[in-house]
Parts: sequence; C-alpha cells; structure tokens
Amino acid sequence: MSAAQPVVGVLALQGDVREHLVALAECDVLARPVRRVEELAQVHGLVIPGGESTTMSRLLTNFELLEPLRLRLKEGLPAFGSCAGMIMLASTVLDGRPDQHQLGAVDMVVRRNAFGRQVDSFEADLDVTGIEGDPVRAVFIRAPWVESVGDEVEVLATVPDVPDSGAAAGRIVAVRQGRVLATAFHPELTGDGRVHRLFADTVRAA
Ligand SMILES: NC(=O)CC[C@H](N)C(=O)O
Repeated sequence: MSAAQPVVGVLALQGDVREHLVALAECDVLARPVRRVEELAQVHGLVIPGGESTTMSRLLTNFELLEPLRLRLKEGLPAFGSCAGMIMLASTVLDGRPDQHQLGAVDMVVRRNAFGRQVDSFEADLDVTGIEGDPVRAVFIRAPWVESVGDEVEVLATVPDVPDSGAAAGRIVAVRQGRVLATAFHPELTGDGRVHRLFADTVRAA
C-alpha cells in the first residue's frame, strides 16, 4: 500500500459488490464499500455494481445518497457502472419503472432487459476500445443495451453477434463519457481485470 493509492468505492446498497471489491483490489487502489454519505465523500472514484436497478434506485433514495452522488458526478467524480450500474448512470432509461431514478452521468438512452427472454444470459467476445490484447469475454445477465448516445459519448464496444438473436448484433454495450465508463456486461465476474484497470487508470489520471 502506498500513500499515492486512490480510494475507489463500490456502491454497496445492492448487487455484486464483493466481486467488484475483489477486482479492484488487483488494481493498485484502495477499494472500499460505500453506503453512507460520509463514505462517498472520501472516494476518488466509484463503481456502481450489477444487480437490480429499480432496487438500487430505491435504496439510493432511502440512504439519502441520490442527490449527493448526482452532485459528485456533476463535479467530475470518475465512475464505472456494470449492467444495473450502467442503467443507473444513464440519462434516460427505457422499460424502467416509472419511479426509477437516473444519475444522468452519461448522455445515453439505455433499454433495460433489452436482450429478451431467450437470451437473458449469454457470453460474447468483444473488442473493447482502450483494452489491448485478446477480446474481452463479456457476461450478459438480463443486460441492458444502449439505444443511442449523445455527441460527448464514445462507444467502446458493440455486440458482434448473439446466437438466436440477430437483432442484437451491433448494439452498443460499452461507453465512456469523460471520466465515466459503463458496460452492459459484468467484467467483475470473469477474473479478467482489464476493464477495472482501465477504470483505475481513469481515477489516477483525474
Ligand atoms: N445483471 C444486472 O445487473 C441486471 C440488471 C437488471 N436487469 C436491471 O434492470 O437492473
């Protein structure tokens, strides 16, 4: 541990928090769960895990974290959201619950549960901009996709082809806007630390 290590939080209200903490521990950062406003104030970056975005939204309100988190994001807090975390970071969500809140950190329209029943869960090898070497094995679990992005948003990955669902090919599944990264898949579940390292580098550079 060195004094220069940034603190990266994982929003720990719901979802696969532990898997993200484990992945971040390999990235030369101090990884910590975040449940309270005081904890949010201490992080240099924040991961929003996969899980269930409607529940996460409700808990953000209950824990009085919604507005403080929106504010920190507006001020430039680096963030990475996977799956439900991507949904939370979006400016607009389709097929969400009417009372579902967004953080609005990425100018994009995201559709929840977009890949449909037959392919609720699948894996694919993706080329991800900014990640060298082999393609990234991407695990999709009742995943969203990105329907459209604003001018400020860089598309990092699209679906090459999904068995039984030709309609999914070409869909956007990884994006970046400034210091905010989002993936429709779960890099925290595969043991491939490259997406987390990309995020840790973003936090270090901020
Ligand atoms: N694996 C996931 O995070 C699933 C996301 C979930 N379908 C939602 O709407 O929030």
